[in-house]
Amino acid sequence: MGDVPDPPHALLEAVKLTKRFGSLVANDHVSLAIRAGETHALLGENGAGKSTLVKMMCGLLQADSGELLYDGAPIVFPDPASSRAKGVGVVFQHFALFDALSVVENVALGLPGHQKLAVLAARIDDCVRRYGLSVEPYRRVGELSVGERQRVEIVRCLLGDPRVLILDEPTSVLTPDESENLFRTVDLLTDEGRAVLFISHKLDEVRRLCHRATVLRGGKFIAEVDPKQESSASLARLMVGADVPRTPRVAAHALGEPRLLVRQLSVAGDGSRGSALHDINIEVRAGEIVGIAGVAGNGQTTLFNVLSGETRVADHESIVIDKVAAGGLGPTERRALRAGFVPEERLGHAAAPDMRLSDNVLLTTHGDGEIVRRGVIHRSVLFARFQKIVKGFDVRFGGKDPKARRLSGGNLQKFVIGREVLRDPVLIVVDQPTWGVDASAAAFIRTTLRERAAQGCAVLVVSQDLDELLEFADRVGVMCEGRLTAPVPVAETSREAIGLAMGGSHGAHAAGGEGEHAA
Ligand SMILES: Nc1ncnc2c1ncn2[C@@H]1O[C@H](COP(=O)(O)OP(=O)(O)OP(=O)(O)O)[C@@H](O)[C@H]1O
Repeated sequence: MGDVPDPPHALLEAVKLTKRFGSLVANDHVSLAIRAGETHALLGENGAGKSTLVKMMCGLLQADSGELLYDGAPIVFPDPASSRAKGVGVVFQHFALFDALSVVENVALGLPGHQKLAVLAARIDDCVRRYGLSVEPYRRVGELSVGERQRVEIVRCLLGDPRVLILDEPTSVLTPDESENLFRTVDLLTDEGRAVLFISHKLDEVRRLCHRATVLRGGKFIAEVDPKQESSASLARLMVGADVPRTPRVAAHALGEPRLLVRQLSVAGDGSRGSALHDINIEVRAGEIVGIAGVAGNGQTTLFNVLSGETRVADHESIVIDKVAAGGLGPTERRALRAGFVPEERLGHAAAPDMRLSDNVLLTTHGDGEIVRRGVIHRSVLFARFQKIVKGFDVRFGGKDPKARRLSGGNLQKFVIGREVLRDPVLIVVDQPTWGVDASAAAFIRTTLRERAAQGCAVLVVSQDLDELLEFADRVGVMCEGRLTAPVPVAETSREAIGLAMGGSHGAHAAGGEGEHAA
């Protein structure tokens, strides 16, 4: 036995933690040890209890029973500040940054005492260089993409010199290149003897990056395994308790009329999160899924806002929804044309955090003439629709009708997609459809969108996940610096060609619009 090395010592350990929300047991005697110099994955389906465990480990939630050990000794974190002071840093899925402030001002707000901004900016530059992150201290956070915001959160954490860093689904918003950079940063951190807890639904990257993995299912500890000794399928089986379905192919079908036409659309950047758009041309026909790939921050958010009507355009004719010029219409008027929109940020944009789920149904359905008639909300119809979404899209939560913020990230995503799909739209525009959802839910969402297309809906999907687009889109275009390459059939392109176009090389994907492509 002498030649078996002792495992590195645990910096932070959860011992039989239990947390109940009403009758729901979100964590049931869950144990997990995060060890020095290791990257430890936390795996589980949506709603398995991962975030709840993390929140207890950093003092955001208090356990009903069980204990935390820090360096082997019992410890209580009454709040996140106390865990931070001990060197436990967390980067959550939902960022806590102020759009109107610069990066350095945001970082200053999170640090104790008063820091001179110039000194802090120099510290940020140091940290960025040391860990290979790219963050500019004086940029306004409102102008940053989701990937860039995440790096700001990571830098903010690292400035606190954490011994334990918890990353909650860090790569779901990153491009392959950005993920690679993050993995390098994580390796540097563990080489320094720090411990990283890594929550992810992407099993391939878990197998590459992580030394151990703890699997939760239904709030219970299922196993601790060495992910390098497992396959993605065996990990998924541990998480789900059964084999995970793949997105089935839907039989080929004829395409119908264009449901969305975007013609020579140019928009000036709005100075906040939006970059400018230059001469965008898109056609999505009934029965078709068109994907838009691209590194976040290249105009996708502006494009989504312009398509959904949150930003109107002067040229009414530049956006046509189901044969109606819609450029000057607002979101409700566009929804009246039976268009559905799912923005990237589910909490705060797609759903109001402090409203009950059933009331969140109203946000996008009030103009449909079914739930609200002559200014009166028909609660029974509303509740029936709410239950149909919950049942049809397997949205899991505790209680009868909780506030949106009580849902796990993936379950809220399923809810938001279900809300739009069940409006029976002729056009759906979805930004990051499977962000944060587990493998089976992702397969379900893609299959649902495919089925809608087969039934005559036009689907436009903006996604940073190339594999996703190659798996289920019919054609793919690439956004780079506010320009969109002409979407080409997926069979005629490759991961490499799309990757090059994402980086601004238009060799494989001819720059220009649908007009040129069609001609
Ligand atoms: N504050 C709360 N009140 C009531 N129920 C809650 C609360 N927080 C979480 N839950 C419920 O606890 C369960 C576990 O949620 P948790 O967020 O820990 O899951 P998760 O594994 O992180 O999921 P995901 O992968 O979707 O983020 C879910 O059913 C969720 O609805």
